[in-house]
Amino acid sequence: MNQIREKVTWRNRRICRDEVMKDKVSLPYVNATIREVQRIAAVAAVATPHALLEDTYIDCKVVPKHTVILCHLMSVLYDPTERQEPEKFRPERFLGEKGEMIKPEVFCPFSMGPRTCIGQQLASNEVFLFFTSFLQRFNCTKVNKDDSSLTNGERTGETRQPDPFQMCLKPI
Ligand code: HEM
Repeated sequence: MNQIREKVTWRNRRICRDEVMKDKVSLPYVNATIREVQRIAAVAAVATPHALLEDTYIDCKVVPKHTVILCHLMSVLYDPTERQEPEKFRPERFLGEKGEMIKPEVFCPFSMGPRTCIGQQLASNEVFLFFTSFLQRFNCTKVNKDDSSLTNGERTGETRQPDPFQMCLKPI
């Protein structure tokens, strides 16, 4: 197997990768699962600080020029007025009646507007490639049924990351 892998040229690798990206449109449940992970475990809880260039009205109230604005992305992603039971992991919320992908208006793990994440497309493609390659190669289970390390908690800084946890990965 390793010998076959070594024979794959860089050019062939690129072709394989293009083929895999083509599959993205025909894997709605996988895409919905990735979106739900990005929603429920958003990497950035808060967007980069931005300052107002001029006095701005929000809900009829004036917000003065130079005010620093911090958009709390998690509060949007967990907004109960936008989606039911936001604390539950439910990929189906990103699927339509026929199982097709739907993009809700309010979905902002990469923030929104003119200063939205410039790496969004790259990150989305890389996450898709990693996740699908991973699922094709490993069966992934808890180390034991009662293991609570998966729900330990998180460390929040500039970005969020989970506390260390254990998983059992068996090559397929
Ligand atoms: C899952 C991965 C990623 C997430 C969740 C993410 C999220 C974000 C968020 C929330 C912002 C703040 C936008 C705002 O202030 O309104 C941002 C900005 C930015 N991101 Fe990402 N990002 C990711 C990956 C990447 C990658 C791979 C790159 C580069 C290759 C990148 C480059 C940038 C840059 C340059 C900005 C600043 C944009 C600006 O101020 O105009 N990001 N990102």
